[in-house]
Amino acid sequence: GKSNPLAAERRAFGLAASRATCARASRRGREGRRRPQLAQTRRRPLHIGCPAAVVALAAHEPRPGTLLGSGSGASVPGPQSPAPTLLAIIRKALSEEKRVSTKTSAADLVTETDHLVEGLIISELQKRFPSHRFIAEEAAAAGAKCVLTPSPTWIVDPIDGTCNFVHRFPTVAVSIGFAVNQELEFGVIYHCTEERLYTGRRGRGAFCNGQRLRVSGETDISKALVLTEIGPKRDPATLKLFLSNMERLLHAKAHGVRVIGSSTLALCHLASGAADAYYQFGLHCWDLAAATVIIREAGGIVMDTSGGPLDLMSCRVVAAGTREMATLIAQALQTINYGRDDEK
Ligand SMILES: O=P(O)(O)OC[C@@]1(O)O[C@H](CO)[C@@H](O)[C@@H]1O
Ligand SMILES: [Mg+2]
Repeated sequence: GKSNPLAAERRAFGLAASRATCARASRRGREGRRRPQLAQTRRRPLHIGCPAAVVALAAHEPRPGTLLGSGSGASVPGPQSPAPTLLAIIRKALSEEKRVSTKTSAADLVTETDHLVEGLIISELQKRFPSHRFIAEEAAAAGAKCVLTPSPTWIVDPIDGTCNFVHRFPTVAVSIGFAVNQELEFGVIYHCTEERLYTGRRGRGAFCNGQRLRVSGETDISKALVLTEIGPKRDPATLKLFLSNMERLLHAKAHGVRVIGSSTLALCHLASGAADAYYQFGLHCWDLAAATVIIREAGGIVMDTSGGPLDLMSCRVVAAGTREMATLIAQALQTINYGRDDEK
């Protein structure tokens, strides 16, 4: 039959089928033809529970592009009015003055909105999945341990790109990953200003607003667009290593090295083939969890900077569209030690 990308995405996330899909499915059933994939998906018990894309971003409007709710301003919540959506909260705050605090360094910023959004996401998820665990950026900053156990665990970055958010630079995302048995099962990343919803579910593909994502097939650094982030440490020794890593890639004649201020959105660009590689020292499990599933499902590679398998807690990563590219980038890099998320 004809492939419908939106329907494929809905299947991947176990979302309710559209009316048209249901009607087609029941027609096929009645006519004794091939059972639609959707029906098989429904019968199989989902040990991971309800699909992330629906609940994850706080159960507002589960439609790509409006998952966090639509509209530009948050309504003032009153007894009759619905709670403002996360998107409305973020977009409203984006245009306002913010009270900014710092965390591990003067460049590691947090605002009230980071805390508010994280709290809303966790409370929505907790209502539905009381036994699940959470690893979340602002809880970790407040001292919560980041330990990934075999239990179902949501890994949340309420605002990725807080520095952008503070400056009104429109590259800001919400990122939510989900792991069971220490294996990443799915991830959603929402580009708040462009209303792009990136989703990935293990074994079922990666999508952006219904369009299937595919990484680039580039294997040659001298033809690559490479993305990275600076990391929060700014002491002279760290900066020297950071700049020298960038210099090494430029010496290898990479077309360009970009820093956009949001590792999750940079990784989504990689997943969509708009960049060929990504590397970073100093990112965290909440930057990587959702994006890793999305990249892998788009056909890409996510690995440790040593060239070995990814360690979600190691605060370092190389990702690329091809293994050749990832290996070349890993070989070019000098390590910057940021410690581990699970040892802080
Ligand atoms: O604090 P935030 O906004 O969630 O993270 C912002 C960010 O640029 O800083 C991290 C460390 O460099 C990056 O991985 C991440 O994308
Ligand atoms: Mg954040």
